[in-house]
Amino acid sequence: MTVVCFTRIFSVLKPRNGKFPYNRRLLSSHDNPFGIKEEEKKQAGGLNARRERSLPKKLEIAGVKDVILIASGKGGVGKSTTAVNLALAMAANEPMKDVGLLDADVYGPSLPTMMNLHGEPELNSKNLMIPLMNYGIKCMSMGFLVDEKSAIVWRGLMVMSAIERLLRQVAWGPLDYLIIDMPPGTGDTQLSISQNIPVSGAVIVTTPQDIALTDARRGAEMFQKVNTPILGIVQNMATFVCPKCGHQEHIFGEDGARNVAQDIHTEILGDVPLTTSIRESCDTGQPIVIAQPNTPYTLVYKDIADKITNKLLRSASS
Ligand SMILES: Nc1ncnc2c1ncn2[C@@H]1O[C@H](COP(=O)(O)OP(=O)(O)OP(=O)(O)O)[C@@H](O)[C@H]1O
Repeated sequence: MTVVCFTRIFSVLKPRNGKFPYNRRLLSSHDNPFGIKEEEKKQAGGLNARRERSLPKKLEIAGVKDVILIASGKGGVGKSTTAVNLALAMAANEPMKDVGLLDADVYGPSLPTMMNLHGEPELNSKNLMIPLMNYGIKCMSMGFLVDEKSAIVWRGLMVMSAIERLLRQVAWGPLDYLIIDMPPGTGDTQLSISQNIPVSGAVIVTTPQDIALTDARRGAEMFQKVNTPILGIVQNMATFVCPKCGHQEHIFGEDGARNVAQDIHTEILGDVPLTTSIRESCDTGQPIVIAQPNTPYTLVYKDIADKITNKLLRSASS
């Protein structure tokens, strides 16, 4: 496996003919698709120092009305699956909306596979990357910029700088909602996103398992500390539905997420069952909201999407 690291720093990339002057298939273990320079590392260090003194000023993303974070304390609980299906459901619900999806999981981008999008973004006349688009959703991911099979070995500051560019050097607008699929945990990336851009709200994804719930609670506390409104909790893999007989089993436990929701004064936005069709549809790049628009599973996502949009409308009018 190729390893992308930062021992060699590229100069800032200058687009030629509207394309980046590199072939991502040829990226080697020393590549740096954003050309992040040593000075920028220092700037990012300065940013941290500024953060220690006071919170940085939040800068809007041009053309984006609402930014929604899809977060989880623990990895592998279905955050990306939820983000992708919610983006599609929010775009499809009436009245139809313009939705973008940013995969902020720099180390393990899954959006290219789930949205069946591959290739390099082109640049517009302002040298902004044009998001790739499928199923009506504008998408951006590190997976479009580096070889998907490469492991990225970056320090935290490099990751933050890359995410800043995925937010600001992309022609996102006009968008009603930009949904950010966050990396798991409560680290620098989560903090820097919630402190650097105006976020309308965060959705916490968890499974009903104790260990996931503990991490979900930690994630929620972090958002509360940085004054990011929590829109609610999505309980993923809430029940296992037997594909043969339809019997439902609470294999990860039952009421844990409800207790967490109560403790942090939020609500459960919906319970998404554990089913083969949700997994298979994402693996094949046709998320269930697209592949099976009328199944009860899709309706769960649409219902959650409705709750989120209504909450945002209410908070905008209050
Ligand atoms: N409700 C579900 N039913 C069946 N499979 C699911 C469901 N939700 C997620 N999965 C599967 O679980 C695996 C992990 O999901 P996903 O990649 O969305 O999690 P994640 O929290 O984003 O992971 P990571 O932290 O690694 O980014 C995937 O194979 C996905 O297809």
